[in-house]
Amino acid sequence: MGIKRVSVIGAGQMGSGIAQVAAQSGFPVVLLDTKEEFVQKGFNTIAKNLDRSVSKGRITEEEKAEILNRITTTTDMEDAARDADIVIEAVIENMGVKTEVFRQLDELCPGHAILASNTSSLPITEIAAATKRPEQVIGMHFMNPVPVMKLVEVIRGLATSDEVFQTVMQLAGEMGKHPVEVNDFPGFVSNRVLMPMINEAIYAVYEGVATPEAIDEVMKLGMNHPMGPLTLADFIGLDTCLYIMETLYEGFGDSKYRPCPLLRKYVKAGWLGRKSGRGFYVYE
Ligand SMILES: CC(=O)CC(=O)SCCNC(=O)CCNC(=O)[C@H](O)C(C)(C)COP(=O)(O)OP(=O)(O)OC[C@H]1O[C@@H](n2cnc3c(N)ncnc32)[C@H](O)[C@@H]1OP(=O)(O)O
Ligand SMILES: NC(=O)C1=CN([C@@H]2O[C@H](COP(=O)(O)OP(=O)(O)OC[C@H]3O[C@@H](n4cnc5c(N)ncnc54)[C@H](OP(=O)(O)O)[C@@H]3O)[C@@H](O)[C@H]2O)C=CC1
Repeated sequence: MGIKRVSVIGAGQMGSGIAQVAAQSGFPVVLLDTKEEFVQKGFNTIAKNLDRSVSKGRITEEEKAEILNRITTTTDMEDAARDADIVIEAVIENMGVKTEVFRQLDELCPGHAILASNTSSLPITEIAAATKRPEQVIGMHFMNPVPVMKLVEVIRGLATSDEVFQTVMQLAGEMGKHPVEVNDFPGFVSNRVLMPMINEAIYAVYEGVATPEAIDEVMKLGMNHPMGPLTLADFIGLDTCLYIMETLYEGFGDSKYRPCPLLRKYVKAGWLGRKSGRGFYVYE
């Protein structure tokens, strides 16, 4: 089955990035969030990214307008569901919220539509069980920032059909990404490896081993990471980092994945990183 129309649920940093890349790849896109102001914020981020591409001479003003014209914004789930061949969900990393979105999509989407989740750690099989079409549910895990990063982890749930898997692998390629198949285990591969490193860096702050600046410098200059782990944690969102650590901790039942108490404290304080203006660093 070929994909012609894409819908994206959640217009935060990931949803807006996914919508941008899909529209740049020629797909008509419907982008949904719960409130008009959130969906506008996502749309404005896309417009700003495209402005940068125009100023760098990568696309023309006309091409920018065409890409933006392919994106329809809405707060009504029926608009997002009605004509979709695939819906890519990118709401917060919370099983209850995600399963409710999937339950609604299952009711409203055409029978052939694929329901994909951009979850960074939650079991696809459990998300799929909230629907009556588990064979058409799959994980499509993009990396942040979506317009830049090449990887998409593609995760089959227990019931995902081969046809749906092949369609999503092909779609990732059409969106200019490099898909890699991984199995449905907590955190998949990316966050099973990345997030314990970030959590450990937070422990190093918590235990006074070094300042956030020093820890980031060690990992940037010593290991050639493009961003230090605390800058990266702020960039990902500390709430998302905590949700992922909790999923690893609960999913494996292994104390080595316990979230650092300092991470919990920051999230409780509303210090969510770049998106809230403060995390390990302060942003304008
Ligand atoms: C949590 C999960 O579930 C999984 C995840 O996503 S984990 C996070 C994975 N991502 C990472 O690890 C990112 C690590 N950081 C990096 O790779 C780099 O710092 C970076 C690509 C983000 C920025 O690179 P940089 O060289 O420091 O900055 P800069 O020169 O300004 O940007 C490089 C390019 O990225 C673009 N870019 C940077 N940030 C961007 C953003 N937020 N949105 C869109 N484009 C962006 C820039 O426009 C620039 O584009 P061109 O090459 O076309 O000019
Ligand atoms: N941040 C990252 O680096 C990465 C994140 N991910 C995953 O992507 C998903 C989204 O993360 P991210 O974009 O960073 O998070 P954000 O907080 O930036 O965005 C989430 C968006 O979803 C909206 N939302 C919440 N509930 C609903 C709902 N029921 N229906 C529609 N929209 C809703 C939120 O609106 P409101 O403000 O109203 O809550 C918000 O705009 C998560 O599953 C995360 O794990 C995957 C890869 C990388």
